[in-house]
Amino acid sequence: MAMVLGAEDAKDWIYKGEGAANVVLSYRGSSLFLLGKVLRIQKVPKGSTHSVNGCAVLSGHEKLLWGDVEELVESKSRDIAMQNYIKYVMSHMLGPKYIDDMIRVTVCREFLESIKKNVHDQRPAWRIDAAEVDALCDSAFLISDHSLFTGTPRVELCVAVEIKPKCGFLPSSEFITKANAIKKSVTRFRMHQFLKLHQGEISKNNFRIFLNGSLIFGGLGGGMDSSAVRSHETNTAIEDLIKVSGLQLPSFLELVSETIFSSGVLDQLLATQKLDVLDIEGAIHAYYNIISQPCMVCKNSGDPELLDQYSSLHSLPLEKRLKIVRDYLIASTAKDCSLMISFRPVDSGSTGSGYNSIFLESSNQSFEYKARFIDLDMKPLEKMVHYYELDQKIVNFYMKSDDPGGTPYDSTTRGTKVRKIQYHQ
Ligand SMILES: O=P(O)(O)O[C@@H]1[C@@H](OP(=O)(O)O)[C@H](OP(=O)(O)O)[C@H](O)[C@H](OP(=O)(O)O)[C@H]1OP(=O)(O)O
Ligand SMILES: Nc1ncnc2c1ncn2[C@@H]1O[C@H](COP(=O)(O)OP(=O)(O)OP(=O)(O)O)[C@@H](O)[C@H]1O
Ligand SMILES: [Zn+2]
Repeated sequence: MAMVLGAEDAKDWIYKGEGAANVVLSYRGSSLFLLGKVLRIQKVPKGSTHSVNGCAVLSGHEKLLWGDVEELVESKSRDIAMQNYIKYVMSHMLGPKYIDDMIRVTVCREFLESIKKNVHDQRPAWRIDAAEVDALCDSAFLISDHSLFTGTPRVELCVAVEIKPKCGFLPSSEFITKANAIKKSVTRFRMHQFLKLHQGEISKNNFRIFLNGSLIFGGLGGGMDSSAVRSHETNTAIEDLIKVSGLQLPSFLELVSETIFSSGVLDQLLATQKLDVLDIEGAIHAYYNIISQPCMVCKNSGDPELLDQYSSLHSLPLEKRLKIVRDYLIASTAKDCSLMISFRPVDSGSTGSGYNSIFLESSNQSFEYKARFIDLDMKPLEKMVHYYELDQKIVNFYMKSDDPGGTPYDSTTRGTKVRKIQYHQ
């Protein structure tokens, strides 16, 4: 890890966006190596000493869980483990061509303190309230900026989209209780939106558009918040897109959906999400065995029929129980990652650049495209109880809600809000 970012480097990095766990910055300095890259810095929840994604190293139970992946359990710190998780687990599941390497760089405390100060005004208030740049971290990750095609802003036209597809299938596990049967016919995304709305979190827009690396549609911090491109500005942004690319909005959406279908990029994502075979209502039992604690779900269940069913999970051999939880966590990563696709126009018939291309009949234009997954972080094992409790909360709240279009399951309401872009099932 040769590169070190010090206080004097902070001015070259500007806020690009953030999620729950990381702040992302793009480079505006003069280093040719750094141009076209983003820096992903971990955050720490307000009032906590642990990063959003868990403590500094893998816990003993996590080492047991991931024991088959040597590179992962031997990682000296959690951020190295994150890197190895992407390389040795997620890349294998989703296909290496859709995942770029991350470069770990050393960051000085002064660098992080300056970044923290510099980005403050651009961050959405609700993100500031939740977590801040972790100035005690000693490393961060450099990643290719996927909102650009080749990494050289403003040299060529590039339109990019970011989509957070969320879960693309309906669960059918036998461990879903009768009381929660609604999960088999209404998507998790739809039900969760009801709860979020009730909790004062406005409906999230999981779709962003970038023009030459700059956000022109969608929220910076992960939702349509105060930092989002506001609706009256949206028209101007879309007009800009049309002006420079020659693409009308319907053609643009067609370009995105055609690319997704013809590339098959979401097929592997869906298959990875479907590793969650038992649903959290099954996987939670295996979790309690792994942490060698009495199962709280069984303890709170007075139903002999259910207890009998759950006992089949508790009596599985350790290897099988480990696999259930491992698969559940891998699927959770796949349900939470985002896909970025960048496009650049090319002359019809031009090939040889090594990129795939797509011809859009409606506008008679050809484009090269590049599709990459981002945010493939490992989910902490200790989050299993949270997953179980959140699941119950979402279903309970949804059952009390009045959803005019909730049932029967409607294929136009799945996962992502861009209705044209859907999984094959
Ligand atoms: O639980 P969900 O489905 O709401 O997903 C969380 C995301 O919410 P979303 O619904 O996509 O807006 C959430 O995203 P936002 O904060 O809403 O942008 C995080 O991605 C969170 O993961 P982590 O805590 O960073 O590891 C996500 O948590 P995980 O469930 O993936 O661990
Ligand atoms: N390689 C990249 N190229 C361009 N933009 C990126 C890249 N990585 C992240 N971003 C931008 O930064 C935002 C936040 O990044 P990321 O999703 O990795 O954060 P996170 O905190 O891990 O998210 P989550 O809330 O899902 O946990 C993304 O939504 C995207 O807009
Ligand atoms: Zn149990």
